[in-house]
Amino acid sequence: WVYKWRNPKCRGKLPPGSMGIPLLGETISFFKPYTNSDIQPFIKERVVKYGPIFETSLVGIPVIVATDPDFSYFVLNQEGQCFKNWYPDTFTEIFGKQNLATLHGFLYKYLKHMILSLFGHESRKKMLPEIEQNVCKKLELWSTQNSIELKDSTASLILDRTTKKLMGHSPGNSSENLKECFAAFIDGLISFPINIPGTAYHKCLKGRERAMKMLRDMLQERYEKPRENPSDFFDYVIEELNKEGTPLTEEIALDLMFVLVFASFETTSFSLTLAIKFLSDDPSILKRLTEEHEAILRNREDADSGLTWKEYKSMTYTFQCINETARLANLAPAIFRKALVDTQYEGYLIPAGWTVMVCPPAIHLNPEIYEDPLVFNPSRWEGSKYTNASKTFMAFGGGMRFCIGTDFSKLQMAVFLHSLVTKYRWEEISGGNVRRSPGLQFPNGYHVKLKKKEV
Ligand code: HEM
Repeated sequence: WVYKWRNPKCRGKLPPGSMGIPLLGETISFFKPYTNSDIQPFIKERVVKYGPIFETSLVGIPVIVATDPDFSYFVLNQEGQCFKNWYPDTFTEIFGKQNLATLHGFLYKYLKHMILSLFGHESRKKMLPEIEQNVCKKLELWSTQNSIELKDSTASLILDRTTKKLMGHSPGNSSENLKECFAAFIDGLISFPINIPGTAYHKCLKGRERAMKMLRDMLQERYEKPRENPSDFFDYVIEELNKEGTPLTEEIALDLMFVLVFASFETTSFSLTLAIKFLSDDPSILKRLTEEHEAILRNREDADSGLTWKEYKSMTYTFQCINETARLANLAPAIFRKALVDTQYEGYLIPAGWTVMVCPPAIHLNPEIYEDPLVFNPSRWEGSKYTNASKTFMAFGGGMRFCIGTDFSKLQMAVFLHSLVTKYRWEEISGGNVRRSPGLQFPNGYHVKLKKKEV
């Protein structure tokens, strides 16, 4: 049995590697925390030992790990052909059995269309003034406090915006309650899946239960009290549910809401916090970024008028900073796919049914691709055409499943940075150190004191 575990049956040559010990495989080493932004030691050691494509076993599942840009790109771009989007059962437990990631075909396209109507180009354009007003208000408030914890504070700010978009109101207390349900979510999402009290995974599941109850109650309330002028996602969902022959069900809509709330506030707040940490660490980069934003104000007729879409689009250096942050943040330490058919790649066989784990950090932090990969250097993106998805940049995924929220997240980050660097300076108080297991965390938060700039 042990021999069979270690030498899985295969109609060709499997990539080298080790399946670890029976049942557990190499799970424990995979989840071992580390405290820097380099490639995860688990991956780094195995790439040295076996090469860029290797086999392993995680949580009882045989996995082929992809750390090479060509193979990773190939896998992400074969959606529905050789590979399909797939996540472990633990993900499905957390995000719901009918969440977007587990859906395929017609229903997937239908939901994607729904999301694009929420966060697409026209919608983002309309949201810009509101996002700016919200950010200004919050920054003003934070500057009156002795210190703020950036990750939490930016998460609340973003959650308010998303809940407004989805549920139509600035929910105040309910937004705070919803945030609590998602607390420590990234922690539990890619964690050892043991569902007993005290574990990160258990907290994650409890959070989901509470969040889903809140969302369900809110949807029910809207059913009972429909609004005269439908304008938010709940109205849209109810309209769709009432259509004859609709593929949408209440459960699918709620799972979708849950994914969107999670995806929008956890990811962007982590990125923003890390970006501000990088700016604090390198005053020359902060200076160049500030100059870009001060020039926007100088070139305006009325310095107090709000940001325009054209101004937003002109923030070249800001976008370079955002991309560089995404490269180093590696918020998605792994992207999972399942092989649909036996697939040959460079002499190896990827057996049908096996999981392929694409590791974007291994590409983003490869010194052969990015010189001095651990250095925050936004200028490396100067003139780069491939800033969303390419063989060497997959912070937002790639292929058909490319992140739908990328531009929404970039908009929120750019507007935040604009208001921050033009009106405020900040002092670090404490924290800012990272921990990864392998999802990013700030174990001690990142506390700063904001001060208004003198004019
Ligand atoms: C820094 C911010 C973000 C990062 C790094 C990020 C990263 C990613 C990645 C890597 C994927 C691909 C997953 C896969 O291929 O399996 C993805 C998919 C997705 N993201 Fe994001 N994301 C971010 C922000 C957002 C936001 C703000 C939203 C929502 C408004 C969002 C919604 C989604 C959705 C719905 C998918 C699934 C797409 C599909 O299956 O077709 N993301 N994201």
